Amino acid sequence: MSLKVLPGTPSCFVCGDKKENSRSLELNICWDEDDEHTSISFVPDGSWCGYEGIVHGGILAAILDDAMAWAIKALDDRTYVTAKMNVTFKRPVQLHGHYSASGFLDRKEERRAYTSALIQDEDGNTCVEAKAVFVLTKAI
Ligand SMILES: CCCCCCCCCC(=O)SCCNC(=O)CCNC(=O)[C@H](O)C(C)(C)COP(=O)(O)OP(=O)(O)OC[C@H]1O[C@@H](n2cnc3c(N)ncnc32)[C@H](O)[C@@H]1OP(=O)(O)O
Repeated sequence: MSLKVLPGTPSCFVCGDKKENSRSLELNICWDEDDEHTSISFVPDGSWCGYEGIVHGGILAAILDDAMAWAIKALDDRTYVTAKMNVTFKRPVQLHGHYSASGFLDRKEERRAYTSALIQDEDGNTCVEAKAVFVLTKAI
């Protein structure tokens, strides 16, 4: 497995830099060059929770959104935005656990990029799954 750390976007809530965005989670986005998917490792702290001890679903959706956006970006440098996203929460993601998110570009049709992503715990159990459609912007 050959993992490359992608540069991140300084202003991003997920992959940014606290100097540019004080609320950024500052997660590293890695790219698996052999299997062509993103990989984001994280250990949630208390500021990520909704119910006590359980990570907020909106935070998990943001991580999955980034995992998929970067899976597109690694293969196509143009700008795609999330147009539709479906998230299934299968198991709670726990405070202080060790998790990994993976994002995949499944296919492209015209301006649309179809993607998928998941979050797994350290035993390989799938906690969250997502599917999304990104659309190539006309110009931003
Ligand atoms: C990677 C580096 C940075 C990473 C950090 C950021 C990652 C985070 C990513 C995001 O969260 S982006 C922010 C959230 N998303 C947005 O703000 C998007 C808001 N929506 C829009 O800007 C427009 O609605 C959109 C660009 C998606 C579509 O408007 P357009 O007028 O450009 O497209 P149009 O309506 O002409 O449709 C273009 C194609 O997209 C398809 N499409 C549009 N909306 C869709 C939709 N909701 N679901 C499925 N397909 C859709 C549409 O059918 C069509 O398909 P075809 O080209 O095959 O004809």
